[in-house]
Amino acid sequence: MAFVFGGTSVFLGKPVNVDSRHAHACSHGSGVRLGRLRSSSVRMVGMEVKPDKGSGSSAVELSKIGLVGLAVMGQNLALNIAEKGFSISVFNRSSSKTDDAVARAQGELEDPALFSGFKDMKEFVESIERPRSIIMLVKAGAPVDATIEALVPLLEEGDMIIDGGNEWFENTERRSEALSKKGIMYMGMGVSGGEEGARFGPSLMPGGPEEAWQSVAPILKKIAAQVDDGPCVFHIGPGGAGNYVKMIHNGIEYGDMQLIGEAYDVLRTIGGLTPDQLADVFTEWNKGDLKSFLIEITANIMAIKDDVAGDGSVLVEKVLDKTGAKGTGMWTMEEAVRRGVPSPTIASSLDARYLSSLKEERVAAEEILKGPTPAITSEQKALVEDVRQALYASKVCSYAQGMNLIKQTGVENNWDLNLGEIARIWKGGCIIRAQFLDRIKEAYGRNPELSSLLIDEQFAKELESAQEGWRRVVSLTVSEGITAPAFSASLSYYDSYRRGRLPSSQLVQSQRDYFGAHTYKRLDTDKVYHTRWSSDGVTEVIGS
Ligand SMILES: NC(=O)C1=CN([C@@H]2O[C@H](COP(=O)(O)OP(=O)(O)OC[C@H]3O[C@@H](n4cnc5c(N)ncnc54)[C@H](OP(=O)(O)O)[C@@H]3O)[C@@H](O)[C@H]2O)C=CC1
Ligand SMILES: O=C(CO)[C@H](O)[C@H](O)COP(=O)(O)O
Repeated sequence: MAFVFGGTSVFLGKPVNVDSRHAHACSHGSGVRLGRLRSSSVRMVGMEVKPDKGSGSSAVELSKIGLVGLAVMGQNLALNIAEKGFSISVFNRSSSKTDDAVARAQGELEDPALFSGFKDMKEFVESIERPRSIIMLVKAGAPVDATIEALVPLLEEGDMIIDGGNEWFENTERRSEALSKKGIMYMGMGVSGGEEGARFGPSLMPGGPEEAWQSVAPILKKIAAQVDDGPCVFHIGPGGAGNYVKMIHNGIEYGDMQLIGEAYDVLRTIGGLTPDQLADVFTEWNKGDLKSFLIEITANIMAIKDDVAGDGSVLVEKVLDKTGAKGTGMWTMEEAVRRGVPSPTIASSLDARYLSSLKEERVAAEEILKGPTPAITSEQKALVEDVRQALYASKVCSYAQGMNLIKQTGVENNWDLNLGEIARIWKGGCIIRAQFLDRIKEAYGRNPELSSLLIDEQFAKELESAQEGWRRVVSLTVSEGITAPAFSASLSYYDSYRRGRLPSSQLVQSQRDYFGAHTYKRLDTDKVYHTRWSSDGVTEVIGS
């Protein structure tokens, strides 16, 4: 059963053949609706389509692309695609979401005929131009496997599936390998920007075969957010590279959110700023180096009143202090641990979410564990500037960690990643979009092999000038007993990285050799040693 949306566009069963992927690509590029034959009959939303006996013409119009999964992301991305002039067929496991999507298309699109909803997967698949490109936006994991399982028997060689969800990159690689044996191409494409980004222009991080990218690039470039230096999309790399970069984007997102949360806590608890003052501070910060989507929405959040209690207080003060997490932050840390890439800002942001979830324990512990009661400062203005510096410097550390993790994995997996270009496509559309990303792009432009953003000449200067305020904020939070784990983890990261010699590491390596004969090297030679620390203290050369 096919349901179509308004106007003159109908789907009447058998698809018109558009045989080569080349033709497909060209049609994407021009936005011309190749293979769509117009019916003369007008159809109503949700009306069952029957063969058009009267017109005499083969009234078949095929969609440029298909999309499965019409929850928040899928529905909005599908509308975005149609709005950019590409005809789209959509399908969802539960048909009510298809109805919702079709209704929205009717209300929101200038040409609703470009949007066709289906309640039967076979008809959905048959409504798409060959070779078919189908985007999936369903829950990651088993639902993706289930969707692929349902789609594959209906697909043909040369067709392509693009998973737009937040998927574990190795799942994408596994699926890609399995599907390539059937001649079906598979891409894992990170999509960021939430509901609004999907609808009006997300940042897109597609990974997979070059040929697959080429065939959908014209559509993706049109639907992505547009910034001063182009659309927020490029081919990230092969295999699961797109999912990987999206996962790190989310790890960085965790860091940004936690750092802003800590700035809020310090300014509120030690600075004594009112919500109105906080809104002004975040608004002001959004005009400078910190200009970003997350700072902007924070300023807005400060201004929203609690309309449930209706007592004039701000809503954020009433929100339960438990932060959820869907998994990408955890995956980022699993990867950081697996690859041995220090990422303490992101780790502390994840820990902060886990600690927040221990609400009942924290409330009980508050009665038992004593510490300082924070005093409100009389130096409010100076504190605001110090916190701004702490936030900026910590943010640089957080991005350095995320970019290093991407770099390391790219090298280990031979992905040949372009870090500057990755920073560029995060400038618009996504949750971490920020002016600051231009600086990261420039840093990698100056040196694509940069071992850390921290030592880029521009960032090094900025960190130097921010560090006094940064240190004051961390000291203050320690002495006042309020928590700023991401500020302080970032500062330790900075201080460890800038110390050519770490005495604690000298001792820990000595301890390892003491109890486990794990050997050590010396500062003054390149040989490998073991010392009988517990007996006669005699040292042997083990190797070189
Ligand atoms: N929400 C956001 O802001 C963002 C989400 N993402 C990612 O995009 C993807 C989609 O996210 P979102 O739109 O929030 O939707 P959800 O992650 O909530 O997923 C809902 C969709 O998955 C389908 N689904 C669930 N289980 C199954 C199953 N077993 N078989 C087939 N389909 C199933 C649902 O179908 P049904 O309606 O029938 O239940 C529905 O279409 C996810 O991977 C998410 O992580 C990425 C960026 C931002
Ligand atoms: O991908 C996203 C934004 O980029 C999603 O909103 C994701 O759900 C955010 O992660 P979490 O739910 O763990 O905070």
